[in-house]
Amino acid sequence: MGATPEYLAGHYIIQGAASFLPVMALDPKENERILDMCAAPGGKASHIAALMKNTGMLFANDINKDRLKAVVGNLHRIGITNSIICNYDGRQFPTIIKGFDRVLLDAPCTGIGVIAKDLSVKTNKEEVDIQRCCTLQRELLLAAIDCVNARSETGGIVVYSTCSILPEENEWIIDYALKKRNVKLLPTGLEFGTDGFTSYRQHRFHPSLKLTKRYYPHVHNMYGFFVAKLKKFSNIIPNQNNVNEETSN
Ligand SMILES: C[S@@+](CC[C@H](N)C(=O)[O-])C[C@H]1O[C@@H](n2cnc3c(N)ncnc32)[C@H](O)[C@@H]1O
Repeated sequence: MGATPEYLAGHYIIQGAASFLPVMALDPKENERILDMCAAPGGKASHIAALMKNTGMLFANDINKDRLKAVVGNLHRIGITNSIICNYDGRQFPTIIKGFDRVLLDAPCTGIGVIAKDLSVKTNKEEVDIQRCCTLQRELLLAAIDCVNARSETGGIVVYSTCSILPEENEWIIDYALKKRNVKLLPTGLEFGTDGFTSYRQHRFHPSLKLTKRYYPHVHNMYGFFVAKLKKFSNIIPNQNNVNEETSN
């Protein structure tokens, strides 16, 4: 499938079914400015560019230069001309460029949802690896939100996704962002999936976490996945004494 003339001519790209979901939730529009903050190897970035019909501008970013080679290859192969590929730590992105209509954060995660593909995930993760992932996810999500323009005429949207089913990497991260930034959850627009958790063990999350979606291999016949769609409603960053923030985006 990855060596047919049609593949090499850029007529298609191969992706797991779950990988379509975050981009469907993102709902990219033509002529928008969109950031894919963790884009390598570029499956979702190419889907976004296709839905934008090669108009507007897509920034496909990743911290890993080696993995970015696959993004370059994929975007060239399928004839994407509206994209800029960049190599930053996503956490620094708001200091480089912001004001995006939409941001996709397909976050680095433990990969607990893809054990079927990679059995080593089951045995090579320690508690500290999970904690490290969660800290990075929290920081990346705040940066993703800071990159979006709340006053975008068409968007103001951040989609957060992981291929993990751990609440620590999903509902906890979103609940944290709801407290730290001026964002609210929107329905994902995805017609199937299980509702996100509003509580987990002794923890209680914001009731709107119900609007997020979970996917399970044994229920939905795809990799374990999580998708949340956030709408930013103000460019002011709470508890920052920056009175000009509202006008600076
Ligand atoms: C789940 S993968 C992304 C998959 C990609 N969205 C796709 O559909 O092909 C997560 C990516 O996050 C990148 N990453 C990890 N830490 C990062 C950071 N601080 N800033 C930007 N990218 C980061 C990793 O290099 C990895 O490529």
